[in-house]
Amino acid sequence: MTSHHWNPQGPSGMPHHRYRSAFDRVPVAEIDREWPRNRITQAPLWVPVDLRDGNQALAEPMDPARKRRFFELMVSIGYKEIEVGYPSASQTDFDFVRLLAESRLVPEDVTVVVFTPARRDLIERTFESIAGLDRVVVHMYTPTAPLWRDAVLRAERDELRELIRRAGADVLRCGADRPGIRYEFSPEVFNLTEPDFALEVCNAMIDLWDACPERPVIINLPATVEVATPNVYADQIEHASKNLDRREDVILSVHPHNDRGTGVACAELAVLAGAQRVEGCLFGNGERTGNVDLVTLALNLYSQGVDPMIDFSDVDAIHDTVVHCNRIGVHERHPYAGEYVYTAFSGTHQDAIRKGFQRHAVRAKEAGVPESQARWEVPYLPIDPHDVGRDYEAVIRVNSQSGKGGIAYLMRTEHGLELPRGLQAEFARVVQRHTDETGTEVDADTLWKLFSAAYLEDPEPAVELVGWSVEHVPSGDRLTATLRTKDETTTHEVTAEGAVSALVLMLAQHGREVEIVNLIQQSIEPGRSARAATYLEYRTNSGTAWSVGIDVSTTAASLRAVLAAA
Ligand SMILES: CC(=O)SCCNC(=O)CCNC(=O)[C@H](O)C(C)(C)COP(=O)(O)OP(=O)(O)OC[C@H]1O[C@@H](n2cnc3c(N)ncnc32)[C@H](O)[C@@H]1OP(=O)(O)O
Ligand SMILES: CC(C)C(=O)C(=O)O
Ligand SMILES: [Mg+2]
Repeated sequence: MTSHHWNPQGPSGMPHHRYRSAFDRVPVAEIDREWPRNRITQAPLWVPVDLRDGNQALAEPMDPARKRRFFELMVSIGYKEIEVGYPSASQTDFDFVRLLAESRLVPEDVTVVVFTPARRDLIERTFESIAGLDRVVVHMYTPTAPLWRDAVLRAERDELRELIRRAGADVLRCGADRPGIRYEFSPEVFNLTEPDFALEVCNAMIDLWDACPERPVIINLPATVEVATPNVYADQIEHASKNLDRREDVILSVHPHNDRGTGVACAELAVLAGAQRVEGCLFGNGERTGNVDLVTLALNLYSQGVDPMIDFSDVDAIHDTVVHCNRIGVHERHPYAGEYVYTAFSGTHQDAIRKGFQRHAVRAKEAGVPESQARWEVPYLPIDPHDVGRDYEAVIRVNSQSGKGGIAYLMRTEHGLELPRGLQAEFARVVQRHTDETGTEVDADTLWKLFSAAYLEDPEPAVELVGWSVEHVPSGDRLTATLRTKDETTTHEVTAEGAVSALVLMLAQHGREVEIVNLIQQSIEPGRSARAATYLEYRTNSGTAWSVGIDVSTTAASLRAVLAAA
């Protein structure tokens, strides 16, 4: 790339010459690609591999109780094909498959998948584990990419072709007379395998296992290690989809990992390119940077109006179970499920979200549908947090980046107060001072403390209203009030056009002038102890300021606001 005056970046000094482009590592077949024009209109078959690929990547693999809990979770939210382990790898994996076989944990419409390398003893052990299970996919894999052939298997193509054929035949022999068993083959690191060789070994399995409508064969094409931009994987998948034999009787599956952080993109583009089945893990656990995240994939579809066919309506419960089983956390920014993903701290975002909620409520009313059913269009929130069981209350949080909108939102949702616009701006300055000083987030309680200190009656007031009554008389309202100051307690009677004006006159007689500019009364929603709030804007030497009164009655709230101003 030529350098430009607007781009002053220089060489990093890192030894980038040690690496090669994916295009120099694997031939990518030329295709007349169709995937960029396609759309995803239905969910693929999701196959969680947490209990195998996810589990093999854990420092502490799941114990039987964790495996069981994870399995039950996956069944309960709607997965129908679940990879449950690598039974020849460990006694724990073997025993878990036996538990499934000997219990009623596998519903009639769920198929379990067991994973095996292409070695006779391990294949036989795998079949031993599934005795008694009615619906099973036996998933066999071998490395096929040149580096793996060379470094790991030390086998040429011919040798490997023969190894695969022999192992495929072993699988077939062990599965004979078991009509509920289907077969899956994975050429490991498909994305770094020469396309002609990948097709050759896959087609050999399709033929050997006799793919047919009653017993389709699953061909799973893993991006075991991501090495290229997702469009390259999509091309590879489309090429395979168009060149696999008996395509109608093949279920084309993908298994992206996430080494470049583009596992989700790889899976989505692969589905555009013809993949019908996606293997991955919940929240993206798995080897190194993980397997593709099935939660993000499903909810990405949901956000486009496509039913993910998996129930994520309580994403926090799913999150908690997965974190418990894996003993690995989920990042605060993780799409759809992280702690912060439905939260805005920044002022303009909060303002937009608050207005968006209001607009949503109005539109739902106009359409005559509940808000939970109305079309979702709220700025900055791709989906309604409520749909995945998250609270609106957590949507807006306040720190030094926040503006009046977010603060007003919290005052309404947490404390029931609809602050007038002028008061919002003034209170935001109070909060800003606090957040600038402390550098911390302000929770609802602190917000209330700041608000009370700034606007409600002083707990040790100079003038206190210890008792009052109002009587309506022909010339207005007669206020009888007992006022207490530091020095004396006196009772007065003043008639004016209203109780508020009467109290203002009374205070003036005590040398405390309050000039009211604006007075706004608000009834507070049911369920709160106080039912009325009065917001009072009054004149000061330097402009205007606000005070607030809150009480069970409107008159009491207004009198309190006047006293707070005084
Ligand atoms: C991309 C993936 O995720 S693949 C799945 C990886 N998962 C795991 O490895 C977890 C479970 N694995 C295990 O517990 C063990 O590796 C076992 C039980 C399967 C095998 O253990 P061991 O017999 O001790 O073999 P080990 O793990 O040391 O080495 C692997 C051997 O299998 C060979 N091999 C690797 N993959 C395959 C395969 N798909 N099919 C046949 N042989 C294979 C290797 O070349 C190596 O052979 P060598 O010993 O002749 O050099
Ligand atoms: C599907 C298997 C072989 C796998 O986990 C991978 O290649 O990543
Ligand atoms: Mg994998």
